[in-house]
Amino acid sequence: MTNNFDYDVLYIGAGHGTFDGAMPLAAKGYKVAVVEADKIGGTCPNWGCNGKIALDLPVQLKETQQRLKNIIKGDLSIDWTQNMLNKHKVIDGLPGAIEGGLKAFGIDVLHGYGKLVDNHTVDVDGKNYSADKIVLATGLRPNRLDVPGKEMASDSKEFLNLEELPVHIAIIGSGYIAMEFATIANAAGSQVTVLMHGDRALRQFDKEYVDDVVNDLKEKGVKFVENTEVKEFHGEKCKMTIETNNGPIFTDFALDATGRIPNVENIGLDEVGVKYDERGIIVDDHLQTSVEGIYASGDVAVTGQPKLTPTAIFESQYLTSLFSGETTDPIEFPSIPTAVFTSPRIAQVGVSVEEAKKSDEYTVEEHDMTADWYRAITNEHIAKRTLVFDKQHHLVGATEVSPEADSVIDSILPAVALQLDKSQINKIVHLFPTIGSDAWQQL
Ligand SMILES: Cc1cc2nc3c(=O)[nH]c(=O)nc-3n(C[C@H](O)[C@H](O)[C@H](O)COP(=O)(O)OP(=O)(O)OC[C@H]3O[C@@H](n4cnc5c(N)ncnc54)[C@H](O)[C@@H]3O)c2cc1C
Ligand SMILES: NC(=O)c1ccc[n+]([C@@H]2O[C@H](COP(=O)([O-])OP(=O)(O)OC[C@H]3O[C@@H](n4cnc5c(N)ncnc54)[C@H](O)[C@@H]3O)[C@@H](O)[C@H]2O)c1
Repeated sequence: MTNNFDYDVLYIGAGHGTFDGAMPLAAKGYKVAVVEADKIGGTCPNWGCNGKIALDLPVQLKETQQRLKNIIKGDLSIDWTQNMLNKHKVIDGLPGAIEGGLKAFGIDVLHGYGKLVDNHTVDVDGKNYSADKIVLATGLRPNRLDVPGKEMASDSKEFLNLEELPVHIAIIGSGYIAMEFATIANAAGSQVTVLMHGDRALRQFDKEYVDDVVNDLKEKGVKFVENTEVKEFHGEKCKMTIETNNGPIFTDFALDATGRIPNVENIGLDEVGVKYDERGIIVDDHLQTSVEGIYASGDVAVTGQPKLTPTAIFESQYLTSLFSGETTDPIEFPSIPTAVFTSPRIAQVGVSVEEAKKSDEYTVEEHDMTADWYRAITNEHIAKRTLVFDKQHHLVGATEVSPEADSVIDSILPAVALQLDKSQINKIVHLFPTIGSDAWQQL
């Protein structure tokens, strides 16, 4: 701890790239401040993961009912207004709760816009604060297509706050947000058209698994238009035409889901000499930027890791260990798991199926899970798992497509993360009957 500065550590941004590390750091006695220009908690609780998964639960229930409709009779429908109200009930209190948590640890929460002045000073709306170390955790924002009428398109934040469900929704892009929101809107009763830039959705995932999800959405009525270039939006925001190379698309709501870009502008990077590029802020293997004492964490940091909440949490907690002297080691990332919360879901960790099949370093086991008795209960017709082992038969990768893929991959994570051998795996006994116990038995 130092007495020369207002704070030992000052964070710009109050998302997971900050708060999961700032609280334990303050608990160790460090003087900490967090600057936030918008809602405390950042994207994930306010405009991302939490709201999305709240809206998705009724979708999953409807899906399960459809598979068991001879047992659970009747036609279920999703009341969009009530679903949205429930989402608000779940997430609206989160910024206050997180701010309360930060303050309970003695952290100063500075509401305002942070900008670097020098390597120890941050300007917050005209007032300077000094700190021994500064962490830039400013996150990403939605990319917006640069075509005429682009202001008529909406972003993921607007979709997650839609008070009424549009009759028709056009979604531009076929990545995480496009596929998850297509699933939610389709289940709630909207006609959905996905305008794909190329001919492949969810490029980060194995094609065979993605095809299962795309074909399932097609069967449910979602239209996919491949190789589409958007040229212009015209008309009105709630009744527009999207001009494309594949002809006009008439829609009530256009969602621009063409990726997210880093918040690197107007935060003093050039003035102070912090290097960045179109991916974000460049950091070394200790998450330090090109300027000593200034670090970056979460989505805005270029680490080669997927830009996800678990990555942001891991990075902010690593910085806590580094700043408190618990470690001087470079950051060593575990395998970061990821899931696309479609219906069925795709979840993956470690070495992908495509990568494994190209190399003789690995053995690949493919399992058809539809035959499993536990899946028969809910009549799952899409359920496949691939396990990738190294030469010593350690599990190094796993991918599943099924309604419960997220839970399955989560339950076998310790085997990948800790490189457990068979004797160690056998020491862990799961609850029975659960989806995790069956997955563990296969290792
Ligand atoms: C729709 C959607 C769904 C998602 N779903 C998932 C999911 O299911 N699972 C998952 O793992 N990940 C998901 N993500 C990604 C996840 O939300 C991010 O990886 C995570 O929020 C990154 O945290 P962060 O702290 O790095 O950035 P953010 O949470 O974006 O926080 C950055 C904060 O910095 C603030 N800020 C920026 N500039 C300044 C400034 N100059 N001064 C003060 N404050 C500033 C911003 O207002 C923001 O609050 C989703 C993202 C979206 C958009
Ligand atoms: N379940 C999750 O963990 C989850 C969910 C949502 C978002 N996220 C995070 O947020 C990030 C952003 O999500 P996203 O879906 O916006 O990005 P993405 O990178 O997953 O997908 C972007 C899509 O836009 C398309 N695209 C790019 N340029 C285009 C153009 N000019 N015209 C048409 N299409 C174009 C791409 O082909 C791709 O399909 C993700 O990469 C992920 O890090 C995670």
